[in-house]
Amino acid sequence: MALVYGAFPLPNLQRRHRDLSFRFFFSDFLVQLGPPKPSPSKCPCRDWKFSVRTNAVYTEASHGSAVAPWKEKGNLSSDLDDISILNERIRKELGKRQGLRAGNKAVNSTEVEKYIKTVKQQQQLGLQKLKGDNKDKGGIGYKVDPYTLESGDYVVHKKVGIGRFVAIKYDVSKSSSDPTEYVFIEYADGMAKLPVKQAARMLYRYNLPSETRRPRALSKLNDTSAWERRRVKGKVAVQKMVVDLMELYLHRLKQKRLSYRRTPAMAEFVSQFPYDPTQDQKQAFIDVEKDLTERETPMDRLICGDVGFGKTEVALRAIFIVVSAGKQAMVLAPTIVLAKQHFDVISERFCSYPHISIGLLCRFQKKSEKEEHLSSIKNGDLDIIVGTHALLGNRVVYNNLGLLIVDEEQRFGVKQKEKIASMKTSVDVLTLSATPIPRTLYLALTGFRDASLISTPPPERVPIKTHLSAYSKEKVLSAIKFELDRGGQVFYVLPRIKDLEEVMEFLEQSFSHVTIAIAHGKQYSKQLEETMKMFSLGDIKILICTNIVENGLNIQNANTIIIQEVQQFGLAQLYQLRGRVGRADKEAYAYLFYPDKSLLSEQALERLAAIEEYRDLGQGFQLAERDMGIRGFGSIFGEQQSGDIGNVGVDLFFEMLFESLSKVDEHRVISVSYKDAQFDVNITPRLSSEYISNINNPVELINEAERAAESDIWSLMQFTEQLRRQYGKEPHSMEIILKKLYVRRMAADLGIRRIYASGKKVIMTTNMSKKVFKLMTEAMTSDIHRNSLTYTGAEIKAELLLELTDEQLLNWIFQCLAELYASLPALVKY
Ligand SMILES: Nc1ncnc2c1ncn2[C@@H]1O[C@H](COP(=O)(O)OP(=O)(O)OP(=O)(O)O)[C@@H](O)[C@H]1O
Repeated sequence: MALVYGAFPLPNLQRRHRDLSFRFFFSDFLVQLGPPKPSPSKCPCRDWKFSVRTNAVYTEASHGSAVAPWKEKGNLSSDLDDISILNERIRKELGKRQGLRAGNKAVNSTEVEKYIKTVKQQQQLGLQKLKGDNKDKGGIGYKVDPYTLESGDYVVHKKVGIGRFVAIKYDVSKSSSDPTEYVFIEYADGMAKLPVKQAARMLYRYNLPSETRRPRALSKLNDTSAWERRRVKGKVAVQKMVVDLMELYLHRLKQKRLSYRRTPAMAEFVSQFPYDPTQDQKQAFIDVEKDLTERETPMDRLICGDVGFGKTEVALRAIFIVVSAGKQAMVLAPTIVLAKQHFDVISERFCSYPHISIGLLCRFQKKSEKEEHLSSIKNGDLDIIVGTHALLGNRVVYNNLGLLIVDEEQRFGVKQKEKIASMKTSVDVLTLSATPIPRTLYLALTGFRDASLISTPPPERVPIKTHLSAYSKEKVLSAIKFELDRGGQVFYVLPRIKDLEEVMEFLEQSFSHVTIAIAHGKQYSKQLEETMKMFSLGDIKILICTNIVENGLNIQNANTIIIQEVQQFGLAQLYQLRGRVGRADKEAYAYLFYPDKSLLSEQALERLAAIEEYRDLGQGFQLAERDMGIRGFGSIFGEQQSGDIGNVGVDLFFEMLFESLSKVDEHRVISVSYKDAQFDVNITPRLSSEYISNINNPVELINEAERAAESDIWSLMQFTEQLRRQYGKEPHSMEIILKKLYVRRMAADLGIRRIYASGKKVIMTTNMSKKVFKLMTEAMTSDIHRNSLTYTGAEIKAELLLELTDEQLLNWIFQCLAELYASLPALVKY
């Protein structure tokens, strides 16, 4: 059965106005070529249609409910139910933010004010620096220079949407006889031309230069509504991410622990570092030390630095501070090989502190060995524990864990990341990432997440000499010979395990007196560990391997890397792989071989050429600015938002992100308490005797519902679901009671103090700002509700066509608030 409501908005003036400006835009900037397509039929009654909902959410099967026996008049069929639809959405939105849910209630608004202020101040500094950096470019611009576009590139015009760049050509405009340069863009329903100057201001790239992602569809020149929806969706998604980040931060600020003491022993530990730290390293040391010794909230800092730029020492110093205070530190690495390497590095760095005990725990240890380690961890005999995700298992019980170091967090699985996130509230966490974050992004994010950037290499580093060419046996042999002759070692990397043996045979023929070994992830860990150990000791000279060596491996004497079938690797991967060499002051070489030029697309070749071009140290970051921006962004935001990026294209997405970051204080909702939210619609249904006789204690049940509503929306949702599980779908009267509670709860959360009707008007008194109202209404999916709402400063008014009955009114308000509520995750709340 479909639900039909009698709420009709007034003819849509706002919408028409938008259409006018759209035409103006076209006559001004864009000229449509070819025969104009008829615009989609715009029946004036299009927006007047009845609200017919078909998306059933609540079903017996999905919720395991009992069959409802109630047969009250007007009882809804259980598969079309407003409350279920809303509940489902709440579960989806809030379910993944468990920590926040619990913490949200207690957020103190003065604390939030203070935080937002600090964020703004820090961010201003960041943005100032950014402007300084971009003096020549005139600020942070994400728009594309039309002359750099190539035919077929997807571009995004903020107002029209996604099109395909065709060419830049001279053409004569209507107003002048002089030919002007135009950018020609193909859209789904025609070709548009845009003066080059305009294009430079209006066009964005859809993809990164090395990407070939295809948009779902090209936009239409004649109907921008689909694009408009995508853009708003993108904007809201970006807002949500920023707010999530902020809320996580706030949540963390509420956790407390005693700060660590500064001790003279630290100076001694520092003095044992054999190098002069770089400026960035120094800053990272200061940042971490401050987090641990001056703050009372657990540290959650990201150390972000290019491969081999010296992040490990930052972690080691943090470990020293924590362990000296009698707490345990855990170092989590993504692979056994890396865990072993960390274990070796730590053991060496702490060798003059014999009282500090270090242990390595990994899946493949002998049972007895493992048990011994587990009990040492539990009784506190081990101070530093290094390992892979095995350390996150339930069997590992810590005695007094104080610090968690996570190396390359993005390489862990979802479950492990969740576990890491849950630990962040109780222990200090330092995350190391070799995925560079573009400086622009980093600066704009200053204040939202604690991060230290190591963007300068240690001083003696020399650029890795990178050669890209078609595979040649002679080149391979001479490169290896050169390296071996100078006493060095070689990495030989291939994408597939099955090809390793063949290379082994070939190399054994030419270097019969040299120890060569194979390493890949499918080997027994003991064997792998042994091989890696021998390679790091210099006993193995050539290591033929898969990209198992991609991250973090630090073997200073290995200074030649050969990568075969280079086209099979991603640019970021190649970049990491190449970073395995050149980690000391010796000149290092990277040979990148593709099979045959004719087998590669032009784009693939170009992509590879980029890595050859950016071979100088520090230039890695330039490469990263664009190509790894998204990955770096992932390490800040937790996960890659590729769907949202796909909606609007990468550059517009980033622009939206910067905008949202710099305006975060404008998008906040000041909720009112549930008790202060008034809902003046006179509807008080009586529960049927049938229902009453079935439930144990009706008065208590209603009280419980009230308490749940007063608590928060999550509790209310859980209450309803439990009620339905127990007694089946409630009768109509109970549904009305529940809806009233939902309305009041949602109103309170949205900062609406009072809702009442006056004739055909619904009035909501609110302290919401205009910006917030705009964002909320833009994101609404129902035109009916959106178009009927206006904002007058202290009130949101809805103009209905008919005067509704109280029950219709309740339903209308419920749906309208539920729609407004959908944008709540995109707003800062307190
Ligand atoms: N300031 C410095 N001067 C010279 N060498 C340094 C300096 N800092 C660190 N190193 C050395 O550089 C090498 C690489 O450092 P480290 O392993 O810390 O890099 P990383 O940033 O962790 O790299 P990856 O991401 O690849 O793990 C190590 O051998 C380290 O001892």
